[in-house]
Amino acid sequence: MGNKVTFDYSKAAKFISADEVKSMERIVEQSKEVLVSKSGAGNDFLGWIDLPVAYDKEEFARIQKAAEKITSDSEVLVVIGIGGSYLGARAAVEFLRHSFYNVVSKEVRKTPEIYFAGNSISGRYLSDLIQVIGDRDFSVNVISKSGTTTEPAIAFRVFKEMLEKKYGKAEAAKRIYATTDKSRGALKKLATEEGYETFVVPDDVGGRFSVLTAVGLLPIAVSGADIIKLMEGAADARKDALEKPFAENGPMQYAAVRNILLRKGKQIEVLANYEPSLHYVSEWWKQLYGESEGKDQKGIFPASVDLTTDLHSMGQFIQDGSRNLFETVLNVTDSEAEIVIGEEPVDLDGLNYLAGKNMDFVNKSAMNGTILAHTDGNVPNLMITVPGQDEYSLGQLFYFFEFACGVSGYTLGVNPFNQPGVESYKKNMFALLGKPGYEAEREELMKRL
Ligand SMILES: O=P(O)(O)OC[C@H]1O[C@](O)(CO)[C@@H](O)[C@@H]1O
Repeated sequence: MGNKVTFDYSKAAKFISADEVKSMERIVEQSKEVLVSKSGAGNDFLGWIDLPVAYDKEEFARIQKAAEKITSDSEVLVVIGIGGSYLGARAAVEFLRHSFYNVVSKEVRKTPEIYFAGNSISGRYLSDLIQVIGDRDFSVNVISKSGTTTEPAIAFRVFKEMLEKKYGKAEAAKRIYATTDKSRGALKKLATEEGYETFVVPDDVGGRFSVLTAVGLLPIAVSGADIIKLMEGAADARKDALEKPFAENGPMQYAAVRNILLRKGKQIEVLANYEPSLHYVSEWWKQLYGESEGKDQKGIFPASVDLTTDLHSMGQFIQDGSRNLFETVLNVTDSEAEIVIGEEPVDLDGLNYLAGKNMDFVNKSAMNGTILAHTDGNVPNLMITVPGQDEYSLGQLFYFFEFACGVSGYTLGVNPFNQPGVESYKKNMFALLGKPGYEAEREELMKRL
């Protein structure tokens, strides 16, 4: 135990019988078998299962070197990507590093500022970012498995032009790092022509499962986080997920319990955290589960709240609204930074009863009180305990969720490794933008607008 990520569904006991768990255990064991024997739908996208132990060591060393170079020659790194080519890195940097990473002094941070771009089509956002960079030295890590995704492609055009104007074409090429398919796609072609250093998104790893490839690792390494420890955490979680029996297997139990709850009409899972630094872990998790399970008119809708913040906005609904949800709490046990509440001579705010207590005690009391209140309000509560705010814990958590997602998706009866639904908006957008080849669709859509 100690430094391991664990799962506990004891607080949901009144919603789930032991018989149900027993019966679902068999089903998830079958799903696990389908997953690890690579005999199910989407089985050409299972490279993530062995990544923590079978990653490309030569590339890993190149990632570390590139991170050192970026740190030595750039004040800013712009990371361009969307979805799985963005969320894992942002989740890790925000969880592992300073809460005010980009604005804390360079002496504290020691590494370049990191900004994420290409995750929207907002011109305002890009022009504000250009202003923030100013005339400072910067580098770009452009990440796109397909190499053709519109949002990052537009942002890359902008920053490539900016780099080339500032440094000239040859020097700019040394500041562009492209993470993409090993041989195909527009970005790979451009990188080869222009001589950018490239990193690979393996063929058999889908975007939302790619955080432990160069996709996540390069920006995470630039932030100064220890990517070796991150991989160690993932490797240990992999061993446990593959080898531990159901009674000791967190991701298997999580996959089982969420499928039991879904079958009882709990169609929404709310991932709740009590640390603002987990916000983007939840965003990463939402893509992982949303794209993997939301298909064939099925699935659990993954939602998230940051607590206690959202108890003052969404708390009413969770406590008392439609009873179609369950909650999974991410509980970080070990909080490093301690702020002790002081005593006031006059107790105007009535807080003197907390004098001498640290904020983590207050936060954990809020968490425990909320779990019981929500349970009383008929929201089944599950808990994933994260032992520390460190790389080893996060590596485990990433793998825990990925493994559970594969098992859960097969249990639901879908292909967890495709995402056919995301093409529909793209088709319409291309038609409305007048992309060649979409003329007929454009005419139809224009009539409907
Ligand atoms: O890395 P790419 O190919 O740019 O894709 C980014 C994201 O876009 C999607 O393909 C959806 O359009 C996601 O699955 C993926 O994570």
